Amino acid sequence: MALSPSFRPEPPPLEGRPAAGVLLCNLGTPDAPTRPAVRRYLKEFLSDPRVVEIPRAAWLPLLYGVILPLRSGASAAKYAGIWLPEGSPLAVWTARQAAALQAALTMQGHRVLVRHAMRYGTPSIAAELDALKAAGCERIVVLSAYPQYSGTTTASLVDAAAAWTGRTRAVPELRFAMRYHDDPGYIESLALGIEAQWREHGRPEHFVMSFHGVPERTVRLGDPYQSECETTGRLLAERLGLARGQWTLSFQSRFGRAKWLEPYTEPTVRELARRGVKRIDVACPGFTSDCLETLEEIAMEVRDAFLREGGREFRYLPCLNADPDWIDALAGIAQRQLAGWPTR
Ligand SMILES: C=CC1=C(C)c2cc3[nH]c(cc4nc(cc5[nH]c(cc1n2)c(C)c5CCC(=O)O)C(CCC(=O)O)=C4C)c(C)c3C=C
Ligand SMILES: [Fe+2]
Ligand SMILES: [Fe+2]
Repeated sequence: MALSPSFRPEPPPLEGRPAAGVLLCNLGTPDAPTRPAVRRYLKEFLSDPRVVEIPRAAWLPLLYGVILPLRSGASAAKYAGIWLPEGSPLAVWTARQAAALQAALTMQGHRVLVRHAMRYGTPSIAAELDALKAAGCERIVVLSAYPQYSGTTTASLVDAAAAWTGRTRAVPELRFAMRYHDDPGYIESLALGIEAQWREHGRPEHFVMSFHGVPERTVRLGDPYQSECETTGRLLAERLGLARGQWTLSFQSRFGRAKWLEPYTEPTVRELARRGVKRIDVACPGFTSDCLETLEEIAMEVRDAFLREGGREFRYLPCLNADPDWIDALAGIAQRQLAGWPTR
């Protein structure tokens, strides 16, 4: 995996007090690809009532008695297969995005301090809000790493920030950048990355866009997530000039026995192979950083499923990561929230 984005000049270091802070917030990931580290991570993640909407009395015995004992070791083995020398891909990319965003906003003349945080694990949202405040930020933009809003992810970031304000005396002015599923810069940076791959390797017979799933019930109860994924998918397909029969949108990473959003990614690619499609490309536009769900589930498990069913060529197209076009788009998304604040 190429870790270095193309060269950009270093901005001058921020002098004096920052006029505002930007906190790029992602999901979180274990600190190590080991059973105890994954258990700690899963325990925090799966104890969040935003993530698992089952009454606590029924869920917690299942979590502690079955899920954590069984899943921690199995997931640790999967993490071990994608771990980078610098750490978990999600952590590495999120840190690089924050550093690149700092450079982009500074080059554009904003006196802002950019840091990153994780909803679960480290660095925590509370610790990073404390750090921004300690650096003198009286205004902070909390920037979600999820382009599509879901109560299970985005709202949980807001909860974590609200828990911090609940124990903070002098609360800074806060703004949230929390939905940008149709942002033109986001769609364009996705399209440019995919077109670069197609210039090098040719176009596939069929293009699959796989988004992380959520329980169907979540959407029935009013979560706009599915509709936002569908809008992203349609805008990206249009931008790529794909006709309706040339692409499919699907949902991955189902957890537990309940019905999640359909179609599921793995059966979708198996069905494509059974129908005689020999080459597919799969991208995961809802994940802004590569992580376990893209590098292991899609690029390994789903790939194997397609090839086993008779497919010949499977190409996983990497996430936006620290791509310079994406960093520019992210800077635009942050700037919309900074607007009106004296940051220059
Ligand atoms: C239990 C229910 C889960 C819901 C609901 C859910 C929603 C959701 N998740 C992401 C993004 C990511 N999820 C990742 C890993 C992951 N997700 C779940 C479960 C739910 N996710 C689990 C148990 C795990 C851990 C891995 C495993 O044991 O399978 C990741 C990758 C993290 C990493 O360390 O690399 C991401 C990113 C979204 C966007 C979303 C709803 C929209
Ligand atoms: Fe997830
Ligand atoms: Fe998964």
